[in-house]
Amino acid sequence: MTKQTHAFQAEVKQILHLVTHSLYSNKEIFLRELVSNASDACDKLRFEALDNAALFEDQPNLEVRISFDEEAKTLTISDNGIGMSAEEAASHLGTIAKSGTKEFMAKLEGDQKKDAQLIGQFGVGFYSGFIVADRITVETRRAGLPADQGVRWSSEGTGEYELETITKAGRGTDVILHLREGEEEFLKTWRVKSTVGKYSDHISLPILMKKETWDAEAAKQVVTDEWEPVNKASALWSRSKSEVTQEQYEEFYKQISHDTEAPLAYTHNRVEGRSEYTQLLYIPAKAPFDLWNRDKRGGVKLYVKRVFIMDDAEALMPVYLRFVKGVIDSADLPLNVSRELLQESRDVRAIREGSTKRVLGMLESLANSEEQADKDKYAAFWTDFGQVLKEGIGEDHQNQERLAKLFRFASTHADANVSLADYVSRAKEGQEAIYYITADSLAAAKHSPQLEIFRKKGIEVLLLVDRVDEWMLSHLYEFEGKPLQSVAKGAVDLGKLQDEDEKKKAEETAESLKPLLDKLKDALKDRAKDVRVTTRLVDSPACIVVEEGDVSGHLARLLKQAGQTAPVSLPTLEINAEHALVKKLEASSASQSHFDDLAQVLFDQAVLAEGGHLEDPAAYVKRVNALLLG
Ligand SMILES: Nc1ncnc2c1ncn2[C@@H]1O[C@H](COP(=O)(O)OP(=O)(O)OP(=O)(O)O)[C@@H](O)[C@H]1O
Repeated sequence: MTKQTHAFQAEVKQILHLVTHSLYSNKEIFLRELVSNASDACDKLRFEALDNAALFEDQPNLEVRISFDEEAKTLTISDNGIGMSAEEAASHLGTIAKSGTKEFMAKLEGDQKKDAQLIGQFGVGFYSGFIVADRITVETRRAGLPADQGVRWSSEGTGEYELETITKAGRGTDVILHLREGEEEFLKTWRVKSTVGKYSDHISLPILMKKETWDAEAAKQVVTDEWEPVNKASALWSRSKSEVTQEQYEEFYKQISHDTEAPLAYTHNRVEGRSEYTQLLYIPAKAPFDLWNRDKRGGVKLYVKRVFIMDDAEALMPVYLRFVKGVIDSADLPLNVSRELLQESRDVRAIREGSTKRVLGMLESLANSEEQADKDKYAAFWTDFGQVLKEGIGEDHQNQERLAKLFRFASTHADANVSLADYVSRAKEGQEAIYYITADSLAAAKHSPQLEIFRKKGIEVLLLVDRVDEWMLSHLYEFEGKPLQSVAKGAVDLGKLQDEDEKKKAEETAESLKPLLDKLKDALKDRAKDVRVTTRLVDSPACIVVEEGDVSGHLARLLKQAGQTAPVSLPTLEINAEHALVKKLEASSASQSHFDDLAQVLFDQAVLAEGGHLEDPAAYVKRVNALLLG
């Protein structure tokens, strides 16, 4: 192939622009990205060579070499890994084939700091070379292809790249950075060495650089022809805990997660017994932009005896812990394990269970810590990841109880951070249930008329306003022996909390109001299953409740939004016998049609107060106007 010029995919151009402009303040990360690509390429070769040892050619030792040429102002990162064919070079370096690209582009805001964080998460890898280079030349040959099928890819990182066929004796890839004016610091051994030490020490392959010695005659350091390793070359997770500093753990996290921030917590263990494996698991400090995508694969890499097997091995973590990043290195799995096989393996099941317990343990130690800093960390975690953790209640029966203890809610006593244990510990004497209300927003929940009696009696009610809450409630029925009970379902039964006098009075009122209730039932027969007197209201004239076991108004709305039809069941209208409006209604000698209007307005208002939508808002407005004028 003679030299051909190609245009970058539109997204690449945009990303290139962003990378070079927004990541400059942390420019040395390009070295981490390129060394990581080189190491990945070697991992891939090792993996493919399991079935085809000939791919090693005459070079079985996998390594990364970094060199520079002061005259030419180039810095070169070479590996003898898998390499790329011409098609691969064009598709891997000229397009962004990842599925998240669209989402990613949609998230960009033009705010450099935020965008830089996003880019980090997304992992632009290779393109980060353009932060310091005004041209990158990649010379590569796919392992297994003959020497004359090498490829040279070259670009200035603007709109185009060039491709041509070359002869390349060794397999693998050389990434040659033509440094920009002012970036000469990367032509110094100490600078490159210290950056590699900082970011890439854990890489399990040797990273080699030419040795420097002191030339007394010239009175300066000179580069020799001898190569020496500049990293420890032992996989970080395989070292013992005492050998790894917190900084190294954090760097490793940043490397595998593309996060720019340190993790919230991590756990590193060697598990022995029936199944033998090492786990190094991290909880990020911030949610990634695609946290909500349940199809997104997990963030845990699988190694078998330090040989990289696959990224994002979802079978190693339950879906609700998809935000966990890290490495699991198994001593038992076969090297040629496939994703399908993983799903069925008993060893993997044991690893998943063990790792889940570790992650929950990490969260518990933050949540239950006496230290304020840990508590704050947990609160921050909950804000970002709480909704995802709630998915676990239905997914992971084994850990239901542990999960429920980790949940935090808003309540009528505090706007956030109320655990079920807190709730139970301050429950009123004689209180047999954990009361909650679901609503579309905190404001709607707080102002719901259904809460009035609970407020009056000082009984705490959990305010559940996350979309997953209704779903969570279909799996979480009780906590420490106390059932969870909706305040908007069924007749209010405060059990021992309600005194006998109140009960008696309510029954008497119901009796005396019977004619009114019958009239209301008749007027609302198409809309309400029943009309009854309630003790749950204090300030409001009426409210809507559904029967125990029926779909709540809130859930019906969620289902509708999701395009599903909720089973229709008419709600019950409850009225407050003490309220002036109800009294007026009772005393009114209005005509039948006027009474019907009043009844409809009462019902509509109860629907609105509950956060519901009126089926015929115009009719409501018309009736209210008529009443205002009347
Ligand atoms: N040294 C290399 N040898 C072989 N292939 C490479 C090399 N560097 C990059 N590639 C190929 O180019 C692709 C794009 O690289 P890039 O660094 O942009 O993203 P990535 O490595 O896939 O993603 P991430 O940086 O998020 O891990 C890689 O997936 C790989 O296929």
